[in-house]
Amino acid sequence: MNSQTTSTVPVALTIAGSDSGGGAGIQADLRTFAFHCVHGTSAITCVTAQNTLGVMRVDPIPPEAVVAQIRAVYEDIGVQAVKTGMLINKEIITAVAEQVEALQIQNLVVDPVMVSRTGAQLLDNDAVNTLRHLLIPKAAIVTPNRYEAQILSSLPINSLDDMRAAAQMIHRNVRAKAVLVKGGGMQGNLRGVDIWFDGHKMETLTTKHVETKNSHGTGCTLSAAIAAHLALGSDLITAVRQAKEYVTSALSYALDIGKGQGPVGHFFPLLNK
Ligand SMILES: Nc1ncnc2c1ncn2[C@@H]1O[C@H](COP(=O)(O)OP(=O)(O)OP(=O)(O)O)[C@@H](O)[C@H]1O
Ligand SMILES: Cc1ncc(COP(=O)(O)O)c(N)n1
Repeated sequence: MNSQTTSTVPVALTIAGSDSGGGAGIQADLRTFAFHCVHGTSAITCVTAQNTLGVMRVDPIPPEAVVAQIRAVYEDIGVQAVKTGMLINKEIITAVAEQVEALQIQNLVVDPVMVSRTGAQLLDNDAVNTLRHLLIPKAAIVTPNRYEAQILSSLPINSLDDMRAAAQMIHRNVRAKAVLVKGGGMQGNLRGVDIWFDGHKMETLTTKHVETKNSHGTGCTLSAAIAAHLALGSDLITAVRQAKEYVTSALSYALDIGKGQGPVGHFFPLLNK
């Protein structure tokens, strides 16, 4: 068989934690990149022992090792878009922010991961301000869930209007260029509704609500899909819309594996055949 090589494939980088259960983190990100025909590269920030029931252990990677992974990818392969996920501590956030500056990373999607769906702390308490001051202002977009948006805006969120106020606050006070406040942690039908604000336009992005307990990894999948679409050339709001459609499909084909909250599924094209 003749081999076919391609030198023009878009490349995305995920800077995130490893999830041994394969539902979130690096594993979800690389699957999402692959689904979009984007070559996925990675810089692992920590190793979690994790499954559908919870997070049993977290081992951070030394910041120098995170930097070495980023530089190895950049200096040889080149990258069109980057996403960050679980960054765990202020030393790693500082090191990543320095690389964003040094490498002039533009298409940066920051998912400000703080707590897992199962309630485990994924970011040190003293690291929130580092994330707020050093990394979020450098991002093209930040994608907080309800809990993270409350922390970043210091506002309670119980309604759509609260989500809008938080998005405005995060834009103004945290100097995020664009904000997507995600509704997965809200009640009822609001779980499929996200708020977009870029300082000019406030938009309510709605997809159908999917009823499932298996939603582990939705946030990781969404931010990875935004990065994938940016790498493919979409503008930011289009990338967000496309990514949201992808997450809705992934939720519709979520995997009922393990004894707890299973992961969103990425096999829908195969299952549809
Ligand atoms: N039940 C649902 N039906 C439809 N869309 C949903 C549902 N739950 C979450 N979403 C969508 O999934 C995306 C991720 O939102 P969510 O608020 O769950 O993020 P997250 O808490 O960071 O996710 P996770 O921590 O599980 O990775 C958003 O676009 C949100 O609207
Ligand atoms: C390595 C890693 N990154 C991110 C999450 C958040 O995802 P979720 O809120 O679905 O648990 C996680 N649990 N583990």
